[in-house]
Amino acid sequence: MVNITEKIKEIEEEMKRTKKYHLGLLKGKLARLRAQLLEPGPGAGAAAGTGFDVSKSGDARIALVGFPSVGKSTFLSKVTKTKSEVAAYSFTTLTAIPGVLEYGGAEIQVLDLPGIIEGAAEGKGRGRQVISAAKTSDMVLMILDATKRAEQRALLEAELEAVGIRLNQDPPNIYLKLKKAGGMKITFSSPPKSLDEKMLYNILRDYRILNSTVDQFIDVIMKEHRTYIKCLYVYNKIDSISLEHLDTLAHEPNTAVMSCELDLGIRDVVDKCWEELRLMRIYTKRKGIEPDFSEALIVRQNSTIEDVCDSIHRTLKESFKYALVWGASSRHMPQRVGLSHVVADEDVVSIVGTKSGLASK
Ligand SMILES: Nc1nc2c(ncn2[C@@H]2O[C@H](COP(=O)(O)OP(=O)(O)OP(=O)(O)O)[C@@H](O)[C@H]2O)c(=O)[nH]1
Ligand SMILES: [K+]
Ligand SMILES: [Mg+2]
Repeated sequence: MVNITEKIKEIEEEMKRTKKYHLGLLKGKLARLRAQLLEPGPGAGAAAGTGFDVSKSGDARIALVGFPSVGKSTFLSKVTKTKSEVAAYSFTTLTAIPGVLEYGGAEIQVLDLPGIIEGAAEGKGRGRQVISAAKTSDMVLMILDATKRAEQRALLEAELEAVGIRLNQDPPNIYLKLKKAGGMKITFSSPPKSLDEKMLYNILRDYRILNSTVDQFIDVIMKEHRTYIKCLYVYNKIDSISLEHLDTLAHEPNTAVMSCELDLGIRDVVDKCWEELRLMRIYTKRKGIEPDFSEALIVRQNSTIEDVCDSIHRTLKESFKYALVWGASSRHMPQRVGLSHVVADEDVVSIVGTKSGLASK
């Protein structure tokens, strides 16, 4: 591990002295080494690269990430029944503390985490563990202290970026596969008509010259090591800043503001999380009976009837014949659909199976 950190330092030093073209190659090397930092090395034990030992539960997971004493534990205690220790000193929280946020019939796991410090990505503090935990979540709530300097946001982003977390970005739609015999195979998830191999080669060669696109090029190659996560930036402690400053912060992109102490803005933060998670509520219905709107099945965005079946029962789709759907995703009321039909929020679904008694749950 120490070795990797030293190598990274060397490369960073070298980068300061280097011209544009060579910089691209160094960045590639650096990206590879940083990725290794998250892997537990020989004899490093589980603590080195893995997250905290908290199993996922509920319909989605949100990680609270931030510098020490910004109010992460205070927030957890506000939105869940879990009490995580709160104190005025840094590193009060030393491990991951899960809580359950109930919202719209869904149960969302909220992970309170230790504060991270600059250099977390290189293993300072519990940085790597915290970042690994963030990687396993569906969304990062980046808690910031409204009274602290503006750079905190960029510093924290840089720590996450350094280990391959991409916040609020779409994954590149290009796939590169290095061939054993040399060269590479390039595929697009939606192939552009006007692009042939030669042109691609020219573009890639061209892009290497530009700095910003070198980063993207490396992202493509390193795709397996990249994690694309949604992030909501939340400024806490707005009770201690001026209205002008509050106004500036509130206008930053993907941002919410709150005061846990005065109980201000917390509901808004939770509403925004729900919107960002894009979970869908599906109501099931048995033949001849009104749908049960008191209990929703929670599925993820772009889920299909197959996913709905799976969340009702593991073996339900084996006897699946068709489904009837009422709601935003159906063309008629009801529409008869197959397993691949994509459902929409608040659809009513009736599953019809080959055996009797299998209609929905
Ligand atoms: N003024 C003000 N203080 C707050 C607010 N929310 C939390 N605090 C205080 O900030 C301090 C740190 O709160 P914690 O919840 O322990 O912060 P944390 O981010 O969990 O800290 P670590 O676990 O040490 O990383 C405590 O003294 C809280 O009372 C707020 O909205 N306004
Ligand atoms: K604290
Ligand atoms: Mg804490």
